[in-house]
Amino acid sequence: MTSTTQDNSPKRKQRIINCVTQLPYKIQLGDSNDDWKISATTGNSVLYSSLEYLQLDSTGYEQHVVGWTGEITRTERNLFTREAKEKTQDLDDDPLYLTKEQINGLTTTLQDHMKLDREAKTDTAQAPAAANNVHPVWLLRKNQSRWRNYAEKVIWPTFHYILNPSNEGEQEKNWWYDYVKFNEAYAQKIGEVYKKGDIIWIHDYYLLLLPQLLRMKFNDESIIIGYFHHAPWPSNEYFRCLPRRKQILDGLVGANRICFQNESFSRHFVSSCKRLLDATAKKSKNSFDSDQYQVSVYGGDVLVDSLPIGVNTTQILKDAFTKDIDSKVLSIKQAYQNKKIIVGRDRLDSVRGVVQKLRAFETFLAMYPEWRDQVVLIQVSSPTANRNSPQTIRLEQQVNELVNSINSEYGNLNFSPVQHYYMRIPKDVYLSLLRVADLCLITSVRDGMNTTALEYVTVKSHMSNFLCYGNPLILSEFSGSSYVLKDAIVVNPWDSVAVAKSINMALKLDKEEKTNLESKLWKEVPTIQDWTNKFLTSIKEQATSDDDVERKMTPALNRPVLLENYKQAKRRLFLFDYDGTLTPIVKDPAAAIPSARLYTILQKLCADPHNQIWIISGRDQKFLSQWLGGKLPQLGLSAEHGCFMKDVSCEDWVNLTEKVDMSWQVRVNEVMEEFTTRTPGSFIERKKVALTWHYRRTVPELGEFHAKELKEKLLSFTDDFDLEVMDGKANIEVRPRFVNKGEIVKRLVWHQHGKPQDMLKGISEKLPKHQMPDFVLCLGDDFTDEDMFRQLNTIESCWKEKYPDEKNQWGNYGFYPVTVGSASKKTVAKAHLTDPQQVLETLGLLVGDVSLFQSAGTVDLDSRGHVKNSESSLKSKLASKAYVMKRSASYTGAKA
Ligand SMILES: O=P(O)(O)OC[C@H]1O[C@H](O[C@H]2O[C@H](CO)[C@@H](O)[C@H](O)[C@H]2O)[C@H](O)[C@@H](O)[C@@H]1O
Ligand SMILES: [Mg+2]
Repeated sequence: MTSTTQDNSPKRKQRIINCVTQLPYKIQLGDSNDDWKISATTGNSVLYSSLEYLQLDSTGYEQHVVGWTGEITRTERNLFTREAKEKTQDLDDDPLYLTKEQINGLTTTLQDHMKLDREAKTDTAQAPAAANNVHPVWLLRKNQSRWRNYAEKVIWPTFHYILNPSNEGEQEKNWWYDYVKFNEAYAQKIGEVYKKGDIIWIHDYYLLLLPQLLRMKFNDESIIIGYFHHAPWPSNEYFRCLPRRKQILDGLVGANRICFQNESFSRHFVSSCKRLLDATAKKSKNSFDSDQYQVSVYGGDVLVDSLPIGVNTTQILKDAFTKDIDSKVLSIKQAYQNKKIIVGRDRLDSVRGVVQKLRAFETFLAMYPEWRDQVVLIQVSSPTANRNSPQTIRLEQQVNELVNSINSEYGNLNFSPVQHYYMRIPKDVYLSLLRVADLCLITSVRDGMNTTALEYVTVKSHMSNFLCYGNPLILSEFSGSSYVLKDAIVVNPWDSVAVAKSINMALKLDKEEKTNLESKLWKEVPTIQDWTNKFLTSIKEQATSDDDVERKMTPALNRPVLLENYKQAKRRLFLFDYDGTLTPIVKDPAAAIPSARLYTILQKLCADPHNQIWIISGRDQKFLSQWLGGKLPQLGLSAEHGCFMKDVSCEDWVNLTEKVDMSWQVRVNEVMEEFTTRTPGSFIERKKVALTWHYRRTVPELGEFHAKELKEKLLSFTDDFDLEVMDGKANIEVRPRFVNKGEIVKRLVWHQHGKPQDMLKGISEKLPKHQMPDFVLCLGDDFTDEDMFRQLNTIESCWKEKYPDEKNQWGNYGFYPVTVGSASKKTVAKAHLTDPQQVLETLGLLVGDVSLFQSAGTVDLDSRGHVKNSESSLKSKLASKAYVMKRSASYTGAKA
């Protein structure tokens, strides 16, 4: 029915929760923690300009920014006094204890800054910016840079093809735990901000686990999560070297859309998913005409594509052509009169190619003597955060040696051909250099997107007073920008001779040739506004189109809650499917035997007298007895989807189908044999009751096609025998309808916990609640396991009516029906785990074999990054109190 009333309510803006590694501000505390200074941070300027753009009302979005505060430092330290030096030594140990009031005060100041920035950028008077739209993530533990270690020392090098021998030693394990906590802290903060319908946009490799954590946190199937990867994504040969490769991919595939700077990075990512997660991918073109993949992983879909980031061209042109910069340009020109100026600006790390640039410049001067004394290379190298690492120190030495050698070989007393500045330069100086350059030289050996290239082309597009319009750009083919700036002079930075030749050619271009080049290049520069809009529009479209196909997302299992519930429960029941749940699916059913790790975990679970563990499988008795019951008699077993049962700590099997007519087996077997002959690679598994036709080893298309046909044929007569035909994992199974895994579950839950089963007796629903399990973890991967989940859901509804006052502290009865597969898999389970590996990690967590931080789960952290209520959190609270008292005492002392 359509409504005739007009909706006059103001249209609600689409809310975006933008998650960045660090807020665009730097916080410095003075001597007292109530005295702080907030300034803009350097770096990441392109992403920050996207945040600024989204602050504008005209975009139609309401943006909320979630980000870490970055390391909070103290302002007053003067490094030159002895006293100050001593103070600096324990800077790392400075605890920076902030009270709740101080944190609130700082948050308000940060929010005011964002508002002011927005107002400064808005020409016309517009509606006020969303109140409180900056949400800092506070992580104030000692050595604040700990949160960066895993991202910067393990992920970053691997993504840039620098292989550090990663040994998973103690130190690296701690980095990983911190990395997990960093992501957890974001999930927690987003939990405070998120409203249904919000789009969550996550940026870059510090937050690779966040998408999956959010799925775990929000029981909201409509949650929309987009991820943009700003750095390069390596080929699988490099990526697979990361010991945590699987956890990383698992974390990321929680997003609806994963986007990269270019097609080669998205292709690498898809290839990693295929090889490491056994994913499949369908390739097509997206609306911007670049490759797009529908990646099916753990039975669900993720969209993967690319969209190169841009720059704020309007702002750059506005900033670069001011009177102040005119005069700066003039003075640089005067300093290098009659000389061609080549400009380079890079961070000094091993991938920006400063060494390659200097070598190429040296070769250029050697090959073209006519240019000596006619060309200067102004190279600005900004220090990285890891300035004291041995690699950076070695690099600095190498660069200094090259600069000295070029200058002594080709310079003289009045002139040095290389002017190297190892420093951060202010924006106006940077823009002056771009303007003054006759040529810009970018020789990075790997980067995601080199924004200097985009900014240079932007500046050169303007008709300046200094006749630098259209001056050329030499760009490394390994830079992400070369995928966008297709008309730049593209070079291989490792080939010094070729780069030298290109420099010579570029410097000789006449005005017309330069103008020609620039007119093409300028059009190739993406703008930040366009990039932001395209990303958000396409993720919105994706969400709406998914709505049409009825998207239902199952949240990831909240493992910390499970652990807590497990610890408190006294009557625990475990209901495990076997294939695809406790062990990965493999080609040959006979090869899917339990791993040593699984045995250890099952042994530990069985050793606890509060636990009853059942394996409820489609496998036959022989297999289950040989590989499970024979080794661990404490296990309860159910074979052939509920046809047979063997009680806990008992040897005898009971046949629940004893009285059933089995004449159907001949007929089913005949049909299956016919299909086996027609389908090379297929075979029949004949169990006591059930028959299974396997087609995993056939040509996939043929196997699938014949499976469909076989199913139809079987269905045409199985009703007469009251049989069920089931579509399993690359198999078709037939068994009597009246037995199923759900029936077994019913029998096990409605039962006095720990007492032997009378298998042939019916169940009693009259048992008092306190005799039945208070914790039920039910895991399964397949269609047949849905019967177990459905049964648990039914019992739960029944208990709600029968025992409304006997819920646990989480407001339920401790039932965990969990499917093994992706979040988007169709299921009646309440949560999901991605695969058998995650199942073992989860069970390992319960028996104390796995630390909570080995893989991400939802953990409550305090504002310092300690697990809430943990020993370290309590210690830290006490220390904080002592610190505040000490400070106020010394402050009053100083005053007196
Ligand atoms: O209920 P389950 O414990 O999950 O058993 C279901 C069926 O699993 C086995 O087949 C499946 O796993 C094989 C080994 O990984 C794989 O090769 C096959 O393609 C899968 O269908 C088993 O062979 C069947 O008897 C079970 O019914
Ligand atoms: Mg299974």
